[in-house]
Amino acid sequence: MKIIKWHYLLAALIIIFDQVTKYIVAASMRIGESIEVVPSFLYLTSHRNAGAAFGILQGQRWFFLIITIVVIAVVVYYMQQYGTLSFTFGIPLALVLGGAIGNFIDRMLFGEVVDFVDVYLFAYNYPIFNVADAALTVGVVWLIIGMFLDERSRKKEEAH
Ligand SMILES: CCC[C@@H]1OC(=O)[C@@H](C)C[C@H](C)CCCCC(=O)CCC[C@@H](CC)/C=C/C=C(\COC)CC[C@@H](O)[C@@H](O)C[C@H](O)CNC1=O
Repeated sequence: MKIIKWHYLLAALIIIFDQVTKYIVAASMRIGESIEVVPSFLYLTSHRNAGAAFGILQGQRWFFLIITIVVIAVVVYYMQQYGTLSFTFGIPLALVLGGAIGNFIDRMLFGEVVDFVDVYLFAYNYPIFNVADAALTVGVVWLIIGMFLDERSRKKEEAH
């Protein structure tokens, strides 16, 4: 199987894992209900967010759907371009693709996103998020670091 297919398989696995976890939380927990996993650090709290990160722009469903379609189109374009070149570069692209589609499905179906990962970083209660958010964030950070390191190694080559 060409490596590009592995990237789409990874994105599909993220979408499935995201949707299954959201379904279990939505089906078995009341909104606001919280289950302690690690005392004063990690809780599973059933939450809904009709906005984007940190609850910004509540209710802007169509705006988010359009932005997400643009995000998906850009990521698929780069996956087709670079995903075949370097397997490692294709992985964060697949993480972003899977995460974007995961939240897109929720917004299409319900106009809001199911969140449940409730983490307390020291005293700060970080916004409740989900598998799709985690994949998006890891993918975005990975791409930023990857491009930075790539740029630096290119400069080193030019220097010699
Ligand atoms: C992860 C991006 C947010 C995600 O974007 C998406 O869906 C994309 C595909 C579509 C958006 C409409 C467009 C991106 C807006 C960019 C943005 O927002 C700046 C983000 C920076 C980022 C650092 C890279 C912070 C991260 C924060 C959080 C995640 O920490 C792990 C907290 C998540 C909780 O507020 C949770 O309630 C959010 C809810 O689940 C809905 N999720 C979204 O809108």
